[in-house]
Amino acid sequence: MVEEIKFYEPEDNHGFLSNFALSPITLSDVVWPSSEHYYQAQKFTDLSIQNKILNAETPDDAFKISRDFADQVKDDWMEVRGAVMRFIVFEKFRQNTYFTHLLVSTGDHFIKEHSHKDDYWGDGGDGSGRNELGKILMDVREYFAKKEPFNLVHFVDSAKLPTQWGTFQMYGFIEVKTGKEHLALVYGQPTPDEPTLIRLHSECLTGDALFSQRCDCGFQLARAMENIVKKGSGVLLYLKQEGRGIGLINKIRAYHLQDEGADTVEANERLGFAADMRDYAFCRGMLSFLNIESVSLMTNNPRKINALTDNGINVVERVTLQEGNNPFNEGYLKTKSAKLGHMFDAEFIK
Ligand SMILES: Nc1nc2c(ncn2[C@@H]2O[C@H](COP(=O)(O)OP(=O)(O)OP(=O)(O)O)[C@@H](O)[C@H]2O)c(=O)[nH]1
Ligand SMILES: [Zn+2]
Repeated sequence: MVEEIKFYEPEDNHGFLSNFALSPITLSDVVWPSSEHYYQAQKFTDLSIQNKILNAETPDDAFKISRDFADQVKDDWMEVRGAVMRFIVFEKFRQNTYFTHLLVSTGDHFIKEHSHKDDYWGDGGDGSGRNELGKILMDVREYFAKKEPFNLVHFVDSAKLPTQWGTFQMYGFIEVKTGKEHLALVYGQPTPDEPTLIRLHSECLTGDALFSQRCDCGFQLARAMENIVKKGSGVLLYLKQEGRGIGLINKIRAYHLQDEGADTVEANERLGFAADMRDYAFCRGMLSFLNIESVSLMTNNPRKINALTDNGINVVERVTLQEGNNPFNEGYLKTKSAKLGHMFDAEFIK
C-alpha cells in the first residue's frame, strides 16, 4: 500500500509542500516571497493590485488581499489557473533546491493537500476533493527525481548527536543506487559564503569503534571531529564504505591474508577485489542538501579530492589528517603511500 503524505499548514510536517511556505522565486528580476503570492497576483490584470499582493507581508496576507479584490478577477482566470499553478510550483522547486531534496525524498508517497476548505486544489478534508495541487506536486517530484543531485540520496531524518567535542546535528540519508545508509554530522552553521571544512570518512568498525591500531581511521575520525568543532563549523560525512567498499567480513579475510604477509592492496586483490572499491559520487547529493559547494577537505587520499572535484564540488584546500601512526599500522600506512598515492609527510611514515 503506497503511504500518504497529507500536508496543510506550512509550519506542520511536510509544510514545505504548501504554497504558503516561504520560498523566494525570482521571475524577470521580481522576487516573489512564496508561490501563493505569485498565484494570487496572476488573478488580476491591474498592476496596482498585483503589487499590493507582491508586497504582502505573508502568504496569508497575499491571499486576503486577493479576496478583497474578488470582483476584479480577470474573466479567463478559471481557464488559466491550472497552468499558472503548475508553472509556479515547478519554479518554486527549481529555485529552492533544499525543498527539491525534501520533495524527492518523499519517494513514491501519495501527496495530498489535506484542506477542508478547498476541494479543488485540496482533498476537501474528507478525501472527496480533486487534490489538483497534490497531483502537480507529484508531477514535479517525478521530474526532479530523475535529475542529479536529487536522484543520488534521499534524506530521511535528523537528530542531535552530543559528543565529547560538541553537539553535532546528524542527518540520515539513503543512497538511491545501493540503499546504503550514510550520515552527515553537521556542526555550527556552514554557509556557501566560505569553504566548509569537511571530512569524507569511510566506515571502519574496527578502527572507529573497536580501537584498532591496524589502521589510522579511529584516530582520524576523532581528530576530524575535534578540528570541525575547533573551527566552529563543518561537516563529517560518515560513509557506509567499510573495508574500502568490500565490507566487514571481507576486510577480516583481507586482514587474515595480511597476518600471513600480504599488504593491504595484495590482500584485496587476492580476494578478487580492486585495491579500493569506493565510489563517492553520491556525496554530491548530501552536500547539495546541505547547500555546500566549496570545501576544505581533511584527507591524505588524492582519490577523494579527485572524486569530489569530478562531481562538481570545489575543493579549495586539502587539510592533512595524519593521525595514529604506530608499530601495528606502519606497513599499512607505507603501502597506502606507495601503492594508493596517499600524501604523508616522510616523518609520519618513517
Ligand atoms: N580492504 C581493506 N580496507 C581497509 C584496510 N584497512 C582499513 N580499511 C578501510 O579503509 C577505509 C579507510 O577509509 P578512510 O580513512 O576514510 O580513508 P582513506 O582512504 O584511508 O584516506 P584518508 O581520507 O586520508 O583517511 C575504511 O573503510 C577502512 O575500513 C585493509 O587492510 N583492507
Ligand atoms: Zn580503519
